[in-house]
Amino acid sequence: MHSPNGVSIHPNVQALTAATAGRLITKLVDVQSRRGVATVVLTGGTVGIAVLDAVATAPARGAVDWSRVNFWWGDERFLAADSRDRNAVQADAALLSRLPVDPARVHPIPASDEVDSVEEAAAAYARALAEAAADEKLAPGFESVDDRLPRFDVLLLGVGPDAHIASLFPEMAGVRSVGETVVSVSNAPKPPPERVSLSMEAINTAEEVWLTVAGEDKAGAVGLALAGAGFVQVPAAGARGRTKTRWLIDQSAASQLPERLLDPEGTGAAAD
Ligand SMILES: O=C(O)[C@H](O)[C@@H](O)[C@H](O)[C@H](O)COP(=O)(O)O
Repeated sequence: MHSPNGVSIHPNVQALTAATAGRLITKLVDVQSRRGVATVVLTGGTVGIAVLDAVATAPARGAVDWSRVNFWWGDERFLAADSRDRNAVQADAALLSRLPVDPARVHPIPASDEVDSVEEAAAAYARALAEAAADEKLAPGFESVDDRLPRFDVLLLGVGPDAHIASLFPEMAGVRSVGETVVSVSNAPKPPPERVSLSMEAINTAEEVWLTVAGEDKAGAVGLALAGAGFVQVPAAGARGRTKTRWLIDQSAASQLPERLLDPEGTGAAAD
């Protein structure tokens, strides 16, 4: 399935997070009106969490039936369940604790005080995904993309200055993994070193992948990813939604975009 890039450039990070929150609310309403339940995959990182905070305070948030949204994570830092550095703890503070979500639909990745090892956390998360996928298959008319994964309507990603996404870092084993839905990471260059991540293959089963990026230090990564670099060196280049890949970036992260993306006559122009 083809997956055109849409690049939207916002003047600053506040405008970026507000616009992304608005888009996410609209998307969830749209999916719920067609299918009843919507599924979103959350990311950690400053921009990802700022988007969640903007969703929780957006005037339109009440348009979503939050009790019918499934929440998964693209990656997690392998830390104690109450660590403030956990993506799930930050998402809870920014969004989940502020909206009437159904706790049974919230699927955090196991914490370091819940399982014995990061490998076990990855295996348990893969099992939870596969169980959700099996349940979903019972619904009439449901079409599965991958038997081991539920349908992801929107998968959010941040991008590091080294172009990592989720916990898939350049040149490391995780980004090269084949045939797995979830990978464990034990020597991540971004702390903490132990992490759990969806694999690239799993990320790319999402209907829509949205990469939210702000800041001058990310400009090189964004430029390389959109110029079509190889995903082992530039993991952000490998993330693709089945129907849409949206780059939602601020002006400073856009400063090294390939020229054709800035040209309104060009092939990939800054269109939606
Ligand atoms: O757990 C994490 O650290 C992430 O999920 C990671 O992939 C993050 O999204 C990027 O590093 C961007 O983070 P910033 O927006 O903070 O730069």
